[in-house]
Amino acid sequence: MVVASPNPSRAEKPEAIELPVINLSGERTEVASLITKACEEYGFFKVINHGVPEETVAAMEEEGVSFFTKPDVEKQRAGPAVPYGYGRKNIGFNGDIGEVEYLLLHTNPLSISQSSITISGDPQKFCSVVNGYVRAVRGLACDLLDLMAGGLRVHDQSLFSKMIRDVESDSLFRLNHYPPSSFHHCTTGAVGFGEHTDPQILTILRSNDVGGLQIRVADAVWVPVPPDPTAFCVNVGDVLQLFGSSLNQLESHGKLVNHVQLIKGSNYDIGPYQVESTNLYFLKAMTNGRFMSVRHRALTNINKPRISMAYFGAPPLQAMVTTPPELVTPHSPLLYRPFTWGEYKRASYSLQLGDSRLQLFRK
Ligand SMILES: C=C1C[C@]23C[C@@]1(O)CC[C@H]2[C@@]12CC[C@H](O)[C@@](C)(C(=O)O1)[C@H]2[C@@H]3C(=O)O
Ligand SMILES: O=C(O)CCC(=O)C(=O)O
Ligand SMILES: [Fe+2]
Repeated sequence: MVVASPNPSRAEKPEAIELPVINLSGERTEVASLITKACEEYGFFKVINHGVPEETVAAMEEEGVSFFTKPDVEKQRAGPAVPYGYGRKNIGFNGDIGEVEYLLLHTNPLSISQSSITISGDPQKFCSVVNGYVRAVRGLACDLLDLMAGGLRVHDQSLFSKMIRDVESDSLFRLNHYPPSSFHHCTTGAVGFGEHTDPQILTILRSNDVGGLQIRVADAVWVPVPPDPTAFCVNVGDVLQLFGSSLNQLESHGKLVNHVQLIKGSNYDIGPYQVESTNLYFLKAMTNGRFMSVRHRALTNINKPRISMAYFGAPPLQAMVTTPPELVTPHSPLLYRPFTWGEYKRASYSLQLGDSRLQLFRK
């Protein structure tokens, strides 16, 4: 049994999870089925041989480091984040706080160009690096979405990717910087970015070689995802969960906890709390749910600064979001009323980071 604690310094210390690693240079049908499986079973996976040049990633990371090492007054010129721009500690508008500073940008090229003026001493360079990075990761996201549609046997295989290819796509780009810090002088980091799911379709995440990302595999069971300098981490967003949802599947969501296999190990001390007989939590694929938007969070590292870069692929604001008709059957009736991405985004911003949002749209 695991006694939960909201305090990360006292939380359980399960071993790191081995996310599925998908080699994108493999045979296409096989890759599609592996990705579909990973989305069903984990909601998170890693991709290698992804085609995004390392120089593109390195240039983006360099711009990030150079921005975050600027004096406070200069960084503040790019803020406050309402919601775009430079933010520090405050996340969203409803009181969420974390040990993080960030730049949140809309990926519209005009918006990037305007934001660059307050962010960088060389706005043209910053703008071109961000555009280059966004173009590359959007290409990757589109490819993955086409493979997923194929794996789900959706007739129009570009149904999902069309939304983020659209010039009016509401996709975002976020640079997070987690300064080193511990929680009340304990040996683990503090919460940098609190528990949440990503509201969009798909997130393409990359970090420097400092760990901190964790995914929730059961109530209050957090599993670290080790950093990987060769891979991108991909996670399913709420909208993609909805695309693949059906009644049967939804009922099994949240039951994931029943299917977490606890592999027995030695006891260890977590302060006044005790974890009995578990030191490795292994998430196994047993929700019938199709694609899962998994809760995740990021902790700070006690010694080293962590930088992460997230591309959130989203539909245009006015786009209708609904399950493709071929996934709706008498056995899997439509669960959510159709809504626009704009409505969903508004609902997200009216809530806190950790709140569930999809249920507001149940039929
Ligand atoms: C507290 C909030 C911050 C957030 C908007 C929200 O009201 C709830 C969702 C949050 C989130 C999480 C994923 C992304 O980082 C983000 C940009 C998004 O689209 O939804 C953030 C929002 C934010 O930081 O503005
Ligand atoms: O920093 C990370 O690894 C996660 C960040 C994240 O989840 C987000 O920005 O939505
Ligand atoms: Fe996230």
